[in-house]
Amino acid sequence: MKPRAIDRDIEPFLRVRKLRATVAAPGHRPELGERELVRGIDLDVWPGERVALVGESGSGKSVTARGILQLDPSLRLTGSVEVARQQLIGAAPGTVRGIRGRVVSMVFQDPMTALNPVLTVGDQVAEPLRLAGTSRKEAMRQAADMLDRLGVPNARTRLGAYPQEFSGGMRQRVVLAAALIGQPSLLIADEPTTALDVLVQEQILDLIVRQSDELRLAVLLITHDLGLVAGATDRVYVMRSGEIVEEALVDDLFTHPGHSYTRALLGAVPTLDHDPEVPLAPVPAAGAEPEQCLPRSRR
Ligand SMILES: Nc1ncnc2c1ncn2[C@@H]1O[C@H](COP(=O)(O)OP(=O)(O)OP(=O)(O)O)[C@@H](O)[C@H]1O
Repeated sequence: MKPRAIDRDIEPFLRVRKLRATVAAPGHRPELGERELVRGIDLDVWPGERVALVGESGSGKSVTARGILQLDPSLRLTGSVEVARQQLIGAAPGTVRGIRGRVVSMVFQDPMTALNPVLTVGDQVAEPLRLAGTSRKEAMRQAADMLDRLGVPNARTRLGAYPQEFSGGMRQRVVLAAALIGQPSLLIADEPTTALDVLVQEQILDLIVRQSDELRLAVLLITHDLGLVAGATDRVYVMRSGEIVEEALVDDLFTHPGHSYTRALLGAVPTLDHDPEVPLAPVPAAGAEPEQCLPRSRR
């Protein structure tokens, strides 16, 4: 695929520097010290760019995402997170609330837990607009348009339905509609397709890509599945044990992976010609093999 033109000479929209996230030791035992979940990472997303943050389960991807938007009060955050040059670490809670859902939206893995079972789909999609002062009638009109745009059939008549009346894939469309209706500049999508079956996974990922192209929406796609990354994103960060071990344009990562961990992750991605009788290469545990990242010129 031809690389998309992303202007990286301008300021990134999201600029994360030395972000560190720690939690107190379990059981209120301060003598055990803190546990470091994210260890001083740097990460940029430019306007309109689609960036993947990949790594195996437990590597710290979701903590990073929740840290960027300060969604987990148990995390102690240090470092810098700038959104459109506005510093969020140490900012007043109102500043971060003003960014969430409006400037930066987030969708999560499980669409059911993201939706409130006692509120109608229409009310939930329209909520960001209602909070911003839009009349109910206008907010509902825009909610129907957004659901329609995201491929929910008979969107107008289904505004009064409840989430449990929708299939998993349709629920994730509803969650996306609620995330996009406030016209954010950045969508953080944390494993948005993991809970869905394979066909629906593709549809949801296609939708995210299409909305990103049409609305010039930047996307930070968080996934453990490198197989999702190739056609959908421009650049990739590889995360392991709370650290970024590699960053590359997507094509370079697949053709010349620099870090032994990235190569192991790539080895674990099934290909079309993969013989199902042959087991995929396991990803080694952290510390199990020498860490090495070859200089790009030597790959
Ligand atoms: N609030 C928290 N308190 C204590 N530990 C946490 C907290 N949130 C996450 N962790 C731990 O931090 C580590 C990283 O978790 P994280 O959810 O970021 O992983 P991940 O890379 O997103 O993997 P997955 O895809 O499985 O969610 C895990 O060991 C997790 O148990």
